[in-house]
Amino acid sequence: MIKITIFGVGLIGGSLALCFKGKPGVTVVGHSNNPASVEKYLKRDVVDHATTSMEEAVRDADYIFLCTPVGTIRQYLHLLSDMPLKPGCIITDAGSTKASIVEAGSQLKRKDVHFIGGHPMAGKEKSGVEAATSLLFENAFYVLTPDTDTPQDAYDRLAKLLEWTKARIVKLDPKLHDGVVGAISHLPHIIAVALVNQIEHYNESNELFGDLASGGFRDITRIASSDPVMWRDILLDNKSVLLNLLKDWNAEIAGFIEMIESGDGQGIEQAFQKANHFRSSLPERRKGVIHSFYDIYVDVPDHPGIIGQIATLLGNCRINLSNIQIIESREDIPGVLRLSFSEESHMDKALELLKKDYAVYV
Ligand SMILES: NC(=O)c1ccc[n+]([C@@H]2O[C@H](COP(=O)([O-])OP(=O)(O)OC[C@H]3O[C@@H](n4cnc5c(N)ncnc54)[C@H](O)[C@@H]3O)[C@@H](O)[C@H]2O)c1
Ligand SMILES: O=C(O)C(=O)C[C@]1(C(=O)O)C=C[C@@H](O)C=C1
Repeated sequence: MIKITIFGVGLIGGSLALCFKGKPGVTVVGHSNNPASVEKYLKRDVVDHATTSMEEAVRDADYIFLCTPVGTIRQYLHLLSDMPLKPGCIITDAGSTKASIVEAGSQLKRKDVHFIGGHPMAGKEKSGVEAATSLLFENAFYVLTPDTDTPQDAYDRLAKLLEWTKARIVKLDPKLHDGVVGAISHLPHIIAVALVNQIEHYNESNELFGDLASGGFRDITRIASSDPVMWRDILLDNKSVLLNLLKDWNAEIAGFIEMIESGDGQGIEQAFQKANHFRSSLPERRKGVIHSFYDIYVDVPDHPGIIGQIATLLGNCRINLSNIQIIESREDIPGVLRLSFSEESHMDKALELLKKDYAVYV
């Protein structure tokens, strides 16, 4: 029997648990200090066993996943140093930063267990086990950061186990990871939160700001609803990288101030063209439930059952829809829907079909 123990059975820990649970010869154990959480994991059928006892959770474990907030992962590594672990046990984590965690992992006092840092590049703004899904990591990158001491056999065993997530494994240096992920994940979260707070401030004196906020604002600020504790830990941990990135960000914004002040229309156009070009060149690689390859947008009238009608219409024509999302609504009435398809041909068929009755755009 392969025993996989998970600390922090939330969005990421719970999704990993769901990827492993029920696989041949596997038993998944969840740990929480809180008895009510232990009950919840069992009730939701995310793990095979759950316990509040750390000793029981790690006893004979073949793999230990640390999926708590970044600050806590280092504390767990410290605690695990002094616990009886099965020789050959692989400890890994899911933290969004890697350098300081890998450093803490390298200081594990024991040589018969191996720490390999990990970071699945998939998530959502919702947290907790309630948001967990076995499809979260499908086609996403999953970074592993073995160090020079990591035996090849331990790395291979972990990479093999992670095949059940259907993610694509990439090996990275922890510092390089923090630099790149700081730019493409941590910085955008700061920008989204700062923007929402700026608008919230204006909204205090005039609620029109919130009322009129539509597609553009919602698209760029989805991630501002992410978990505060998780992000506190990430930003403080990736301090030096983020301070440099924020300086560059200030320079970008200063560029816009200058162009607007001086009426430099050509400069503004060029900035949008450059951004459009780079963004369009990004590979559309993520699939699964969260990300689809092909999206279309539909303006919908405000009458009851409209979402069901559209889904039925597509279903009757054997068009496979992977997701429907209300991206803009007026007082709870859908305004714009985003329909996601995993195949281009299905998106094209849906476009043809829907444009007869609705305003549809890509
Ligand atoms: N949310 C994402 O998009 C995402 C993506 C990739 C990696 N990560 C990383 O994965 C980890 C978990 O994130 P998540 O989104 O699953 O968060 P989550 O809030 O959904 O889950 C965190 C879990 O850790 C537990 N926990 C919180 N504080 C704890 C403490 N002090 N001691 C013990 N347990 C504690 C919570 O009860 C919960 O079960 C974080 O390190 C995060 O940086 C998150
Ligand atoms: O899709 C989201 O909501 C996410 O924020 C996921 C996201 C990201 O920034 O892409 C967030 C943090 C993680 O460490 C990895 C992925």
